Amino acid sequence: SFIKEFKPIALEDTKLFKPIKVSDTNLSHRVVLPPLTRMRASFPGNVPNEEWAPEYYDQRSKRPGSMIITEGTFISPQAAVYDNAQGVWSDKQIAVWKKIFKRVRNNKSYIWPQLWALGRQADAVALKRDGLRFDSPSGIDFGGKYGELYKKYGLSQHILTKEEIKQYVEEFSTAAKKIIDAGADGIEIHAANGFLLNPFLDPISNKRTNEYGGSIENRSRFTLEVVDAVIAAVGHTKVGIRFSAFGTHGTMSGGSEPLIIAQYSHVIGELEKRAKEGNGVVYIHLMEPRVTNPFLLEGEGEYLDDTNDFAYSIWTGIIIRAGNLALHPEISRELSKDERTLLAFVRLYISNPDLPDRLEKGLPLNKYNRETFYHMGAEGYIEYLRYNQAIKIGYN
Ligand SMILES: COC(=O)/C=C(\C#N)c1ccccc1
Repeated sequence: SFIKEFKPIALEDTKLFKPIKVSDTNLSHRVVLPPLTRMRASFPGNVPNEEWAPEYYDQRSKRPGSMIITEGTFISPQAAVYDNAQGVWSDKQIAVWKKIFKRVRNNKSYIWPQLWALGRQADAVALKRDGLRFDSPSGIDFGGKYGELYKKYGLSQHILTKEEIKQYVEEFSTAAKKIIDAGADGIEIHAANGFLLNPFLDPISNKRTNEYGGSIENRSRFTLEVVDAVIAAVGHTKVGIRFSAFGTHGTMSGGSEPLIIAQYSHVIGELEKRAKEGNGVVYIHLMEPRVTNPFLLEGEGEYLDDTNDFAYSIWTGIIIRAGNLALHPEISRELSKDERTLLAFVRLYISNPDLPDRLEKGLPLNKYNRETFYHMGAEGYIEYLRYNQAIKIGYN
């Protein structure tokens, strides 16, 4: 059914529906499908779901010139400590990715896999079962539901050595090369939401005193080494990166850390330096402060004391902004006034495969069901209806 209490506003007159060139891709609109985990990959093997994933991405890239960023995709077995999220290191995985890319390319749309490594957020059961490392910058105890589970399984964090950090850098660049060679239009480095790179950026979790911690520059090093290695592997025109400066998911500081804007300004400044030398990433992708944790319900735990505006005075390239926007068309209207801003919509793109058309025309939106966000089934993944299909079966 449609969301009753939401009154859509047509955004067709905004820049959101003006074409824009993003690196080698020609987008016909600026509504982006951002990375979101769906937990439909098969285990063991972390293989993308051959039956449903190609259909899922085909449905959401039907409008020619759309930009799709995929579900988080693991760079290696050590990075992949969620059973049902997909990876990109094996031939079996690549074979399914090629099927996905083919469907998106047939729609004349573009697809950017998001490269992911879990670090501190690895699943306790899988860590224990597979004897994988529980990787972190400094082994700082952190509470929350994860903290209790790790204690229960007697898991203690492993403080990454310089060699292991270099290994991760290598895995990011190898994964990027593989997935680009398989036909992706680009890749997004995941440096957000409390996963591997994020705890290195954040003073709350990074207490190292060697070159990877102890200062704003040193906390940025791991992330920038990954950026440089991936650019060296696939070229700067195929690389984006995602940050959640104000996010608290994974027990990150969020806006309560006075240094957080300085920290991200430094990293983004370093990216701008590379761009000025003709070797910069294509875009930076920022989670809006209002969504501090992707698991919270709309409006819950909102952080409204800061904005991502700081990034605009540092980074002169494309900026993608994501975070509870579809139900706030007035905010989307405002943000889309900027020449180089793309807007990403997560939950409503899950339940509205034709979301760009709906936002453009101000059409009612299909409700989503949270219960099937991360569950192994076609339901909640490829069974949501396009507008005309919904009307035909009597949605109102
Ligand atoms: C893929 O990028 C993410 O940030 C994924 C998650 C977050 N936050 C996520 C979603 C569902 C289950 C576990 C992690």
